[in-house]
Order: sequence, then C-alpha cells, then structure tokens
Amino acid sequence: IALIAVAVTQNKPLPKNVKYGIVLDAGSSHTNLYVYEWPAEKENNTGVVQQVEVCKVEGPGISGYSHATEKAGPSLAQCLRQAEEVIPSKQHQETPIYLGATAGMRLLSLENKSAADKVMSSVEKTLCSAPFSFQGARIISGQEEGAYGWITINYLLGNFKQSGWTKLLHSLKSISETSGALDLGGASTQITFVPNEVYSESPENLLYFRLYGKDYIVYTHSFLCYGKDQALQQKLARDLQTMENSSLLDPCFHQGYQRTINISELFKNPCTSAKKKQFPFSQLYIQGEGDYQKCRRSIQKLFNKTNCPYSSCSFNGIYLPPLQGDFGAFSAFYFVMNFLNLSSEQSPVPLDKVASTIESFCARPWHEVKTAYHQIKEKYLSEYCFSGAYILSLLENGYEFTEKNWHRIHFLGKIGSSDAGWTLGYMLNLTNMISAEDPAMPPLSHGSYVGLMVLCSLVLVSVLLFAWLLFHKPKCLQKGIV
Ligand SMILES: Nc1ccn([C@@H]2O[C@H](COP(=O)(O)OP(=O)(O)OP(=O)(O)O)[C@@H](O)[C@H]2O)c(=O)n1
Ligand SMILES: [Ca+2]
Repeated sequence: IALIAVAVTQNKPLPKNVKYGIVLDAGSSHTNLYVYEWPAEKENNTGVVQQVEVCKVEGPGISGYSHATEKAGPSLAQCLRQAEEVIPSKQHQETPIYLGATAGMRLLSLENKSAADKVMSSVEKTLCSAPFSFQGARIISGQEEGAYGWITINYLLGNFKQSGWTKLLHSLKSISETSGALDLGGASTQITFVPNEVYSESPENLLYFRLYGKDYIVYTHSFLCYGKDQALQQKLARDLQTMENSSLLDPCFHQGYQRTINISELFKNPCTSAKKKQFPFSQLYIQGEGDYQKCRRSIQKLFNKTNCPYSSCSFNGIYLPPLQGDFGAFSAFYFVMNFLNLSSEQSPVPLDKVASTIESFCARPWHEVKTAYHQIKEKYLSEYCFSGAYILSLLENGYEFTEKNWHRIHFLGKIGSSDAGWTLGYMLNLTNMISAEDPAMPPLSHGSYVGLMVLCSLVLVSVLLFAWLLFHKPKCLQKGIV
C-alpha cells in the first residue's frame, strides 16, 4: 500500500511548463512560418523540440516583392496573427522569432542590392511590431542552409541521442550514424553529409561541429540556380540559344500544354543573365511534347562534368567526396516524389522503376493529367514531369547515385510532427539548445532504475526465503512428524 501510494503521488503529471519559438522560412517560392514548442526543463536534451504549427504565407516569396518592397512585411501579418493564437498571450513577449531568407533573396541581392535591402527592412519592421521577441531577419548562406538542414533531420531522427548503453555500443562500433541531407528548393539545392574519411581537398566545403559530446566533420555544398524553378529557367535560356522562331517544342511538358514566357524577364535573373542576347521576338511560346528521354538529355546539359580540379566532383568543378550512408531528401525532392507515388518507405521503388514511372507520367497528355488531378495547383502540376526528370538528373548525373545506393535515399516530408527543413536546426543553434557536451546522464532512466531495484529486491527476498526454508525447515514440514 505504501509503495502504491508513493508511486501514484510521484507519477502525478506536473503542470506543463512549455516554451515556444517561431522561425519564418522566407524561401524563393513562398514563406512558411513555423511554431515550435518544448518542455522548459528539458531544453538541452536532444529530440524534445517539436513543431506545433505551420502557416503558409499567401502570395509569392519575399523576393517576389522587389517591385513593391513595402508590401513584403505586411504579407506576413496573417501568419503572425495565427502564431498569436497558438501561443498563450502571457508567453508572447518571451517567445523568440527569427526570419531566415534563402536563395530567392540571395539572387535578388546579386541582381538589385538596394531592392533586397528594402525587402529585408520591410519584413524586419513587421516582425518588430509583432508581440514576440524579435531576434533578427537575415539572408542565410547556402552553407548555413545545408548545415541546419542536416542538424534538423539528425536531431529529429534521434541520431544525436547517445545515452547509457547505446553510447557504449556506438563507441565500440565507431561508425558514422548520422544521415545525410538533400534539400531541393525553388532557387538552390543543398547536399550535406559526413564523409567516410576526412578529405581536406576543399576546406570551404567542410564544417566542424561538436554536438552532445561528439565531433562531426560535415561536407556541405549549396548550388545556387539549381533549385527546380531556376533549373527550368536555365534550361529555357539554353533552349532559346538555338531557336529561330518564338515557339519551342519542350519535351519536359505534357503534350497539349502551352505556356508563354516573357524573354526580358527570363534574362533579368543572375542564373540566366550570362546567356542573354538579342532575339527578334519578345515572348517565348512553349508547346509541350511529353518526351522523358529527350527531356533528360536536355537537362543533362545543365551539369558540366568536364573539368574537375579535385579527386572527385559533383558538377561544375565542385568537390564531392564519395557518398556515404543514408540520405534524407526533403522539400521539393519530397513534394515531387510523393506526388508521383515514389516516396514510400514501406515498399521502396528501385531506380529503374522510378525512371519508368516518370517516363509514363510525362507521356500522358495534359488534358488527361489536368482532369485526373484537378485539385492540384496548375503551376505545380504542369511541372511535375520536368521536376521528376530534373531530380533524377541531379541525383544520377550530378551526385552520381546509382542503382546500388539508390535505396539509401529516403524521401521525407515530416519526421514525427515536424517538417524536414533548415528552420528547426537554425532555431536550435540560435537559442543554444544544442549543447556541445553530452549532458551528464545516468546510464539508466529513472523508470528502469526503479524497476531494476524492485526486481533485485524480489530476487533477494526469494533467495532469503528459500535459504530459510532449506536450513530452518519448520517442524511441520519435517519428515516423520505428520
Ligand atoms: N506541393 C508542392 C509544393 C511546392 N512545390 C514546388 O517545389 C519547389 C520548391 O519549394 P520549396 O522547397 O518550398 O522552395 P523554397 O524554399 O521556396 O526555395 P529556396 O529554398 O530555393 O529558397 C517550388 O518550385 C514549388 O513550386 C511543388 O511542386 N509541390
Ligand atoms: Ca527552402
């Protein structure tokens, strides 16, 4: 009775002391606001922060406001109000809020620095006037984007968690247990992983971390202009070079699909400006052809594999060490593969099947695709054929994944309740929630310790009882008495 009474009072849930944090991911195609929460007492443990809300900002990404910079900030207002509703009002003031802008703003800074500065001031003004604790709005580098994406997925997958017995096991095996990260955005793409050996050929691609008592040497590279929207722009700019009239038969769009593009707009962008020249027409008329093989050949030209100043390269003379371990592939890698039903973890699809699925999707006429998926936005739907082909080109030709290691890529949208992306890693770092050292923890959890003690006590009592029975047989049990 005493034990039960103690157990009940001991395990009565304590009042939840929760902290919140907000990060805005200002991407090239759109902005997302994430609200995270974690138990205040455990904030330095790994795997305790989780996403409780995501809000998609209406309209384009903030870099899309270069012609009306003062509207960039107000576009975030609706999502900020949503965050105010999720977080209890008495905690608003202590809740940190961060904004990180990625490749869209990197490109705008290159194209028009003053417009980029005005956009950033506009968002800063709006965030400062929100009731939260504003911690900064900045354009993050491609390296940071890669690194924080890697931290996020490994934190969520529990790969940094090393307590008690697992730690001993890991130190015996001394293997790299982290997962690589592949991020495909609209304007840039990142690859980040722990290579097998330390290759110091290209120090600018290496990052050094000490997380929870372990050192990591991480390779990362961000390819600006190789996000899926910019890759399409690059392809169109190339196609234009050899055109005699203004209409283009494009194998990467479905048969029957048509799109018109303004040529001067296309070449304004730093990803295509090198290919700018005079054309006798101002509009480009695209007609879909739906030919996957031809599309792959045309995309392949975006990856320059001819010169490599290192022992091995991905493309465009960029160093890439041999691929190592598993990879989590998220954002557009996931959106596209999930749409094509190629992201299943239960029944992973081999590379040849992936290619044949995309090939037959591309071959479907546009009117049929549109009717079959009428609920999906036309902008997304019309580009899944191109995107599927581009993803395979990037992974196969760019990074040289093969049939053999294809199964090591896991397409993931969420891990638990949190989206895979750079934002969580960014917040963990800026709020100092990742400690460099392993928190001193006893090898057993409290529950296991109590369980073990109870078991030991029972064994001890049984042994004593047994011994007592053996050596002090009560008279009634002794032979002959009965
Ligand atoms: N269900 C969805 C959602 C998005 N997209 C597309 O996926 C691309 C990348 O989206 P995202 O990862 O959100 O890119 P951004 O973060 O906006 O871009 P970046 O990281 O390069 O700044 C965009 O072209 C978008 O149109 C898609 O095809 N299907
Ligand atoms: Ca992104």
